[in-house]
Amino acid sequence: MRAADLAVKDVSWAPGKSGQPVLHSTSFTVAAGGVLGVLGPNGAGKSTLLRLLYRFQPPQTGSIHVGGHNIWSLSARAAARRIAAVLQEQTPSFGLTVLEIVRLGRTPHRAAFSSSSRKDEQIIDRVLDRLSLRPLAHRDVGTLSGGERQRVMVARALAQEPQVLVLDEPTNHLDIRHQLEIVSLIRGLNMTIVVSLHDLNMADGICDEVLVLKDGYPQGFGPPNTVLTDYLVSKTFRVDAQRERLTPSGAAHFSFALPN
Ligand SMILES: Nc1ncnc2c1ncn2[C@@H]1O[C@H](COP(=O)(O)OP(=O)(O)OP(=O)(O)O)[C@@H](O)[C@H]1O
Repeated sequence: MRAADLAVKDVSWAPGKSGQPVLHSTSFTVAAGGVLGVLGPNGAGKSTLLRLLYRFQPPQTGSIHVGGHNIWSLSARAAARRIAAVLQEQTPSFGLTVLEIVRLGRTPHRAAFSSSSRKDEQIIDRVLDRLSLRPLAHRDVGTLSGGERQRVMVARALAQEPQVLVLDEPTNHLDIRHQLEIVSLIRGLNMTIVVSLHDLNMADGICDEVLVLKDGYPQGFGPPNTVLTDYLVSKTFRVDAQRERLTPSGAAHFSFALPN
């Protein structure tokens, strides 16, 4: 499936009917194939927003459309063909091999009780190669390192061939080389991506747009070089932040200090 646009309008969420909202009314759009970074301090509401996007829980207010379809008007199976997620600290099913976990990504595309088709196996092969997982294909996931497991969960989501891919801190656990590989993968996918990140330099490098949250309230939305000002970053993260441009790459580099 090709990438689709994502339209999020006035979504909010609170635990329980009478609970205080942990995400207040938030709206944004991501063009098909665009990369949106969701940024903010611990407890800002990033994972809460992402849970709404991958249809884990419905918003208390507002709506989410993928390619013009309200995600709650689709069946769970149809939604899973459009949206995949890679979550923080996701526990894969121990006892299954890497190949079996990645194969699970094809489930929403198969008729009930049917086995893998030739096309499914070709897609799985490509994904294993792309994530350098071929040598681990027959290992029990329970025996993998944290970083290897993280790559398996990315592979399973890619095998799902979604239009929108939601990633919650995907570079956790990864060494520098594998972080760079995931970043380059994210940039090269023909999918609409929503990714929560703690590394502002990485966000500046890979995101077309960023959404900054604090205490459940949106603080800014737009291209990183206009949103991530020293003032906004300092206020949001309660630090003294300063952004420089590295030469010759022009990449952003933030430095931080505790305020006096
Ligand atoms: N089911 C829930 N019940 C009660 N509070 C919740 C629930 N889910 C989230 N919260 C609260 O909502 C706030 C936002 O949590 P969330 O996990 O979305 O933050 P986050 O920005 O992803 O944080 P982090 O960077 O630490 O992962 C937190 O205070 C959290 O305790």
